Amino acid sequence: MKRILLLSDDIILNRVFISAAKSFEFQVQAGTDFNESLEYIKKDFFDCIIVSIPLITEKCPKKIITDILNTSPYIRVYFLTDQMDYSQVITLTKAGAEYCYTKPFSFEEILEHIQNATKNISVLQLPIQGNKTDDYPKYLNATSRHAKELYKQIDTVADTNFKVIIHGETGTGKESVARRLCSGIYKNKPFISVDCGCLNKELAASELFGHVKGSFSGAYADKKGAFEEANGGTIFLDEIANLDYPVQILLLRAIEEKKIKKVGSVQEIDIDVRIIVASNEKLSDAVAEGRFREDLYYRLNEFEITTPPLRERMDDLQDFIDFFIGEANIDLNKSINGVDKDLLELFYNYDWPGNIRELKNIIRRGCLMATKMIDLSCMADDFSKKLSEVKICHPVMEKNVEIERVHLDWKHKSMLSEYHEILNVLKSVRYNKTKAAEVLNINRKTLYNKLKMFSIFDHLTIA
Ligand SMILES: Nc1ncnc2c1ncn2[C@@H]1O[C@H](COP(=O)(O)OP(=O)(O)OP(=O)(O)O)[C@@H](O)[C@H]1O
Repeated sequence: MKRILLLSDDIILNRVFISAAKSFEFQVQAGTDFNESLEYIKKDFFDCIIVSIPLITEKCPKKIITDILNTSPYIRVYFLTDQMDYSQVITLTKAGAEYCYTKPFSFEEILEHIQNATKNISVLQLPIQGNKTDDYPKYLNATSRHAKELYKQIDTVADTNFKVIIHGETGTGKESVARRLCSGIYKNKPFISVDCGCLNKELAASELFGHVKGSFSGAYADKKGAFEEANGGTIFLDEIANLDYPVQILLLRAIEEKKIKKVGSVQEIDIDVRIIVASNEKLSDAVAEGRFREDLYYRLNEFEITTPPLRERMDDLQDFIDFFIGEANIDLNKSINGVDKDLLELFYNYDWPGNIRELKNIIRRGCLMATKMIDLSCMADDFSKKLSEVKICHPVMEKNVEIERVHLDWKHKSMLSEYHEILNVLKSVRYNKTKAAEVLNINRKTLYNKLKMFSIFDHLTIA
């Protein structure tokens, strides 16, 4: 059950909120004193904190966020307020607030919104110093537009026996996608992963289809191949373009006839295996260059999924960082809090050619070297050198925000959502306005009008 800390001195509001939260399966603790609430979040896990602004009039909301995040770096901070102008919203969002709800509130809508935002891995659940090892999820459910599109495709085909080609750069999570495809009817069935890039040319057929004793020198006993091992479940053929032509023919036959023969045997074995393949390069290119059989390609291509490179889904960067820190904290029995702002800025501007794998390795090493926060000194020399060449075009924090005050009430909440959406898309495309307009499916002029209306670029030094 997710946990919310509600910080408000309005007892009626607290009561109504707590009662509304029950039907959303949230556990709510209410606090009326700011300092006391900091103690709560220091000692206990909360998924998010909701701060009612009138409560703490003497404190500036930005300072509230800083105090909260310094105490519990991964908590999600929400605000309830009578009214707020865009400059405040921008300042608070940039300072780390998830969202600002303005009066009049609908608690149901707020709770639904928070439920959606926290249904994926909550950073607050990231274990520190080795607790909850078994509960820690294997994969992050990311939330960017690209990630959602990816999960939609996975869901479409997961519960079918369609053959799937997964295409994407190295380290973008192709194997993770293949494993996710094995939910539904394939859950609890065998999942056999074969890296065709590492298959010894001579032994590839034996690895895939097995062999009988004496079929070649070194075949001292009968051996089951990957297809037989995977029978009833899924075989995942990674880097399939590396398979030799003769083995491609055997694979084609296995797919067409649903039968295999072990090397050195004439006996046919029935197989019922769902096939998922992955490739760093477009298989159609390998076909065009004559390295991959066209007939095999068409047999395999019942559904195609592309895993996006990390640089195109920078919205997910922070969540991946938190996720990998949580993972490393368990493995290394440490309590690393996060990545410091200067390094984070470099991370946001780096291209990540090795994608999620590269990030994971960098964070893991960072956690090993760091005492509290990961900073530049925790990076290996070769990676620091790469970072030194990074051109900063995406500042992580804004400077001073001076924007015309606009009164916001509840009917403006859709504008707030729009503001957040535009900002997220801009981040994911590294502030390239042409790309942002494409992703948002609006023309450049409309985007410019919206940027102007929300004063988005006034506080960012973007080329
Ligand atoms: N959603 C995710 N959550 C957590 N870790 C992930 C996620 N996606 C990928 N990873 C991690 O990133 C690393 C690379 O993922 P994976 O091996 O699936 O990529 P790949 O595209 O198959 O790589 P390659 O092309 O080199 O075979 C793995 O350590 C994996 O655990």
